[in-house]
Amino acid sequence: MLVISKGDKVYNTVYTPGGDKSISHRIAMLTALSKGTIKINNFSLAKDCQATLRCVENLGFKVIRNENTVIIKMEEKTKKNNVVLDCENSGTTARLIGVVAASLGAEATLVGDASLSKRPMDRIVLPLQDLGLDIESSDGKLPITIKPNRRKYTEIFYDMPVASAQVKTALLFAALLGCGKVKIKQPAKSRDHTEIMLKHYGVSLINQYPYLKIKGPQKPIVRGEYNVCGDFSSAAFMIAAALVKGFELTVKDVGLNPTRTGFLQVIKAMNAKVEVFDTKKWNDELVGCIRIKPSSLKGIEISQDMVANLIDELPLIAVLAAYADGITKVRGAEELRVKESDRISNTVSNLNKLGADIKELKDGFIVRGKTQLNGTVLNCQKDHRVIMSMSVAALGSAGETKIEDAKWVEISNSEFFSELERLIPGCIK
Ligand SMILES: O=C(O)C1=C[C@@H](OP(=O)(O)O)[C@@H](O)[C@H](O)C1
Ligand SMILES: C=C(OP(=O)(O)O)C(=O)O
Repeated sequence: MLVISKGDKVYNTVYTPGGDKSISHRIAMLTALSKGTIKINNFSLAKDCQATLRCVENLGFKVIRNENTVIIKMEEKTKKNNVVLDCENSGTTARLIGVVAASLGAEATLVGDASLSKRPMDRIVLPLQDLGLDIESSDGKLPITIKPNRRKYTEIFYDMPVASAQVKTALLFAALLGCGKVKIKQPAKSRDHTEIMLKHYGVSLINQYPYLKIKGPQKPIVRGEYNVCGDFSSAAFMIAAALVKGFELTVKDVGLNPTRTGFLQVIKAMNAKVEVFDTKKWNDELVGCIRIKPSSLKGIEISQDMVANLIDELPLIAVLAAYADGITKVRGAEELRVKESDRISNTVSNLNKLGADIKELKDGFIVRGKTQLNGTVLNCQKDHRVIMSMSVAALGSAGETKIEDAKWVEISNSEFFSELERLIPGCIK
């Protein structure tokens, strides 16, 4: 149990987030898929990414860790039979590692924790079967089994039913192994770290939104060093904390890939004073600094076309909406129901407990802002994003908020509470 309150009025003003989670997963898996060797700087310490590293290790790669520096190289012999890959709580690991196992000719079983075992896996299993991989799921969920005996690879055209970067990545990775063409139609733009990374390592693909075309087989040449930029999603929680508490914050060396920064567009539309500066590229990913100034927020409407670029920040938008003037409405976000928890009902019920005026919609929520929030005891169903969102809500609430399952923030940011306490001394007990 962790106790959060408003804290003192002395603020620190600079935050440098840890390595990006999505990029850390991808560079580790692409290295394994291409049987390359890499030194990764600023690899994410998130538990999800550590789960990916353990899976890569279980497939027979040597992984040398020194804090957030990681070296991955292929062993003489990769493991091939009865490999169990524990994806723990990580959807990204579960949806991508099967293709890595297949690329190594391994026979593998993918398992996960209670939350991951409830999440939909047919979204990757079905198109990967169409591409010729021998992959089966148990009723559309984990466990997933991969067998080395591939059917003949074929060409596919996949009209994606959901705007998922995980599904897109699994298909792009699988295409590299095959001899057919993969053409994907995306219903909305989702994060494009995979496309950027593949091009960075010499893979040719055609990206003409909504279409994405790639021809296999192709072998990315992964070698040298890779610098992972700061995690924008982790930064978003600190930005929201600064907006709730009304202090100036500078975020340094954070990923600014436009397919990730929908949250910035939304808070700007909510009236937040946002400045982006010192932009540069790291391994072809846009990186820079963000300055946030104290601002009076107002409510806005968020429609389906904006959802994919701020999917992990939507519970946090609900919190900011509770501190904004007027009404905020989010629609077209039913994907939130199949994350680590049902993030719509989890966010709505916890914010209601704090005294916010928020109603659940089938595909989102509606918030009437500026009600008085009062600290209470919360349980966030072990969902890191909801725990961090409620912690931000607690920073403006009267009294103390107790979060029973606070330790689950480790899934994406093990330093979340120590960094929050550093920025707002006295806010954590
Ligand atoms: O590809 C990725 O790294 C991710 C994609 C998103 O999931 P979906 O692909 O299911 O939308 C996101 O919610 C998740 O946190 C990370
Ligand atoms: C949904 C998330 O991750 P994943 O799908 O990888 O579990 C997240 O980090 O919010």
